This record gives sequence, structure tokens and C-alpha cells, in this order.
Amino acid sequence: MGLWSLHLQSRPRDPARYADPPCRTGSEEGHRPVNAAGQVLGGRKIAVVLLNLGGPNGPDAVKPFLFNLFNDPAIIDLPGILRTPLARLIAARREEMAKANYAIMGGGSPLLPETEKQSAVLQAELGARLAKDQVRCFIAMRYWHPLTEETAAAVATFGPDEVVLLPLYPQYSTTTTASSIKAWAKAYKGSGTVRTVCCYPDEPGLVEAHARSILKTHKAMGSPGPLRLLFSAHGLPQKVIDAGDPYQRQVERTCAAVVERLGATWASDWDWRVCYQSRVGPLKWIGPSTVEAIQAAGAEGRGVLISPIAFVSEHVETLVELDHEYADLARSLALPFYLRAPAIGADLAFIEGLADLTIEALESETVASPATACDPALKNGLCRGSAA
Ligand SMILES: C=CC1=C(C)c2cc3[nH]c(cc4nc(cc5[nH]c(cc1n2)c(C)c5CCC(=O)O)C(CCC(=O)O)=C4C)c(C)c3C=C
Ligand SMILES: [Fe+2]
Ligand SMILES: [Fe+2]
Repeated sequence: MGLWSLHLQSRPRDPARYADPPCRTGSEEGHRPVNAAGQVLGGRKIAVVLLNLGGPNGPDAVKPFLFNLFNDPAIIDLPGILRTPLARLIAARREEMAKANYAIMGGGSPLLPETEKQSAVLQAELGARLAKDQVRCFIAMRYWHPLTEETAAAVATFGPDEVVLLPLYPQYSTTTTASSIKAWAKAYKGSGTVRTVCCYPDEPGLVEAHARSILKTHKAMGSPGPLRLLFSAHGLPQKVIDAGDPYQRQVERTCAAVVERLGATWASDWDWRVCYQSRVGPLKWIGPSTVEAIQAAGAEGRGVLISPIAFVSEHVETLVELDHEYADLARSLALPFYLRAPAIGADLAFIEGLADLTIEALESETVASPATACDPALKNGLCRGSAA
């Protein structure tokens, strides 16, 4: 795991890419897409599997969802004989509080409908780019339906020549990306070459979508200042980072790339910080916490604009924690203003970036061992996020 700090190559960023109109990467021979070697791609059955966390679809699903989450060895690193009863206990203890939070959103999480929108737009984009192929997008959730096993069966029935695993986590973590990829490797018994997109912390479309969301929010609220841009990411226990998880480093990379992209529009009374939200349990988590960051901004007389930088959809952590809990905190501290940029969702720049990553994975000569996709020791060229 320590090897993660050594590596690796970075995806080249093309600043002109989002000039108006946006230009696409890759070349075309008539309407037939070709790869870098000039070979015509076509005629394949391609399954693109969007990997995400999942969320309960109603009050009755909250407890089993929490059980599934805490019973994952990537979340609680204990042998099953201890982990499973502990997961049952934590799920039972947390159920009421979690249900109250989900009730604010109508009882369940919007994560699946949001992911379905992304999947539909990506399928249309890939269908247009890979016109000779049959491309179908699937969704595999780690902790609630459609669960990995259900989707693996559906993909096997589709009978693909190629499977691309596409995590909806731009920043790689053992607790999210690796957990989903391992679950897929265990569940999938179907046909095809399985390729894995590892991580994409500064993919240009991702960065563009975040920048747009931030600028749109700021402008819509009358462009107030002085402003502290707070990039708020889901936190992790410190010991996970200490064991070599590249997540925090990759989060910082995304933030730096968005700030760079905002360069021309950056106002003289803006500054920025990275912070971490959603702490769970008694362990020490990485910081500063988003609460501390809001308090610090208040003490300096700055308003804040929060950008949820590690989430690509709205869900309980954005719609409740950011929009209710932290908004209340900001009010109680009399911050000059408290704004929140929407998650990037199905922003076309982001979806085009996902399409680029998918096509790049299809063209790659190396097929990574799925469980170790982000291991730079493999020098597989699939990890774009671990370079210092
Ligand atoms: C970058 C994404 C995420 C990381 C990293 C992550 C790590 C992580 N999460 C928990 C515990 C919980 N997470 C919960 C919800 C939740 N987590 C993420 C993303 C990451 N988690 C999302 C998108 C969601 C929302 C899903 C939804 O239903 O809308 C929850 C459930 C909510 C609650 O009870 O607070 C828990 C619990 C740990 C322990 C962890 C790393 C060790
Ligand atoms: Fe989480
Ligand atoms: Fe990676």
C-alpha cells in the first residue's frame, strides 16, 4: 500500500478543450471511430458498469442498508465473526437518526435516480461515439439495490465482449472504489474482458463541471464577497490514509485543478480551503472538518460557498448535512452568507469526461487486475491519481 506514494502518470489536460464549442478527444474516420493506432473500433457488445455506493429507497431500507455498509471489510477491518455482529449493532443504533435524515428527503436517498440520469446521458454519448458498437450502461450499487450481484447477473445475460467498470468516485479510496471493484470481481461470472477505470481526480470534464457549478451559484446569489470557497469532501479515518489510501491526496488534486480552472474569474476577495465532512464513529478522521472550516470563515468575517468535491450526485450528505445542518451552523454564527454549489450530476462536461475515460479504457492494451487497479506497482497506466 505504501507504494501508492511512488507513482504515476497524469492524464494530459487540454485547457482548450472547453472552448466554445467543446471539442472532443479522439479522431474519427467518417462516422467510424478509430483508436490511436488508427484501427476501426466496432461491432462489439460493451457493458459500462457505473459503480456507486447506493442509498436506501425508503424508511424500511435504512437499517439493512446501514448493515451492508458496516459489514463491508473495507469499512470495518475486522474478521467476519466480529464484524457482522458489530455491523448489526451499529445499524440498529444508527437507524433512527439516519431515518430522520432520510425523512428530510422524503424517506429515501435520491442517489439511484441521480445515477440513472448520469447513466442515460452517458449511454447516449457513448452510443453516438461508438456507433458501430452496442453500448449499454448498467448501475451496480455497493450497499443497496441494484446491488452488485443483481447487476453482475444482468450484465452476464447481456453477454458483452467488453466490460468497463467506471467508478462514480473521482478520487480512489480502498473504502469505496476498491470495495466496489472487489465485489464485482467476486460476483461477475459472465463473458468479456473486464477493464477498470481507476480514478480521475483532475479529469478536465470533471473539473469544468465543478467550476461551472461554483460560478453559477455565486452569480445567481448576486456575486457576494468576501468569499471563502470551501471544498468539502467525505472524510475518512486517519488510519486509512496512514495505511496508504490515496484519497486525500487525490481530493486535494481535484480542488487545486478547479482553482486553476477558475483562475481568470478568481476575484481578489476570494480564498479557498479543503475540508472533510460526515465523520462516523469514534476514530480520528482526517481534517479539518467542514464544521471547523465554517467556524474559521465566520471568525474571519467571510461568507462561504461550499462545493461538494468528492460527490458527483446529490444525496443525504449534501441535501441534509450541507443544506440543513451546516446551513443552520452558518446562520447561528452569523456568516455574511452561506451558499452551496449543486453536485455536478449529469453536467455534459462531466459526462463527456466519463465517455473519454471509458473509451480510453477500451483502447488500453493492459487489463488491470480489478482489485489492484490503483496499485502503481503494476505500472498499468490506468491510475491517473497517485502521482505526487
Ligand atoms: C467519497 C465518497 C465516500 C467515502 C470515501 C465514504 C466513506 C465512508 N462512509 C462511511 C459511513 C457512511 N456513509 C454514509 C453515506 C454515504 N457515504 C457516501 C460516500 C462516501 N463514503 C455517500 C454518497 C453516502 C450517501 C448515500 C445516500 O444514502 O444518500 C452513511 C449513511 C448515512 C448516515 O448514516 O450517515 C454512513 C454510515 C464510512 C464509515 C466511511 C469510511 C470509512
Ligand atoms: Fe460514506
Ligand atoms: Fe488510481
